[in-house]
Amino acid sequence: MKTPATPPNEAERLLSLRQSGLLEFDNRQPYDRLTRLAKRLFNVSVAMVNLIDERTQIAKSVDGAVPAVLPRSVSFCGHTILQPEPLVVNDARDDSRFVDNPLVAHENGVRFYAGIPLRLPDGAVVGSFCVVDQTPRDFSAQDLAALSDLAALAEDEFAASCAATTDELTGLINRRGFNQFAAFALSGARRRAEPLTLAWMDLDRFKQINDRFGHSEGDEALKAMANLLRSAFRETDLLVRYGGDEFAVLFADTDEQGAWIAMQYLTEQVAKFNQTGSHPWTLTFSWGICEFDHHHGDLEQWLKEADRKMFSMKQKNSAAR
Ligand SMILES: Nc1nc2c(ncn2[C@@H]2O[C@H](COP(=O)(O)OP(=O)(O)OP(=O)(O)O)[C@@H](O)[C@H]2O)c(=O)[nH]1
Repeated sequence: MKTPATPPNEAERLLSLRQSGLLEFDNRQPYDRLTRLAKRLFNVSVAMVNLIDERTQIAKSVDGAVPAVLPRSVSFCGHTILQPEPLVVNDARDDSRFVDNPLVAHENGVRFYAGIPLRLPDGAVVGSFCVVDQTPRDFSAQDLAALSDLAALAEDEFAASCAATTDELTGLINRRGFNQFAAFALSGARRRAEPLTLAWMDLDRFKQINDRFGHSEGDEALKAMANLLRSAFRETDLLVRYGGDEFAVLFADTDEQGAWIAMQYLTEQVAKFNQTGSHPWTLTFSWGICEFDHHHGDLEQWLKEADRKMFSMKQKNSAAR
């Protein structure tokens, strides 16, 4: 078996993929439409939109019975991202790269594969749109053109996702929006000589909510947290879902003491929610706050310091359990 080579621009490719937010943002719906369509159109057993991370192939959408995550070393899409043109394998048993691949080398293994490399707007090839079947087959030029059309629609979704500054699930500002706004807020606060304080929050044991009650209950928990932030803070405070179960608040014209009081209020509101809520789960979170140092601070250091304080609370909380 030939494991996929590493593209020469791998470091930049991975950076683009991580910055795109595609690995985190859980907006599967538009991709699900495309894979559903591809599966029917080509009458194949599997259609996927995949992202290729450092070591894994991660399905953004999959229609068919295959794992959502695979090692990159055995993935076909790992090969597709190495070339500008589509990769078509009519019968994997006749292809020396794949004949002894564990996905192929069994009775019901992969026989047919066609994949189109998918690019971000900056040109980085981050994944592929592919169709797979357990029987060998021909794939005509028309088929390839139709698959390329679907891949182009997936790329349009990538581009829309890359430009978005709002988190689709919660409606809060997302990481990109925060990064854009924070620099602007800092220069304004510095000019007006106002304090600006950042609170960093991370839900505790959130994975257990997903594991015990399912992903959609996990989504409900994230939305509930976003609503609690909305009701606890002022309209001038910037509310952010930074990614996964991480949230942040940028308190305008507020020093560390003011932010601490605001966070105590949030903690009380979350405790009330847990007592009165009709959900099978409860929300708990760790947090850290840090006031920006207008004289010596920089944005990156500021985020790190708030994150460090949050982490220290998390360690204390988990030691206390
Ligand atoms: N339901 C849902 N889950 C998500 C979403 N984004 C990320 N996750 C999941 O959030 C989980 C975060 O897990 P961890 O970072 O281990 O967090 P945790 O379980 O809170 O662990 P601690 O922070 O150490 O207490 C992962 O299982 C992700 O799959 C989302 O949009 N919806």
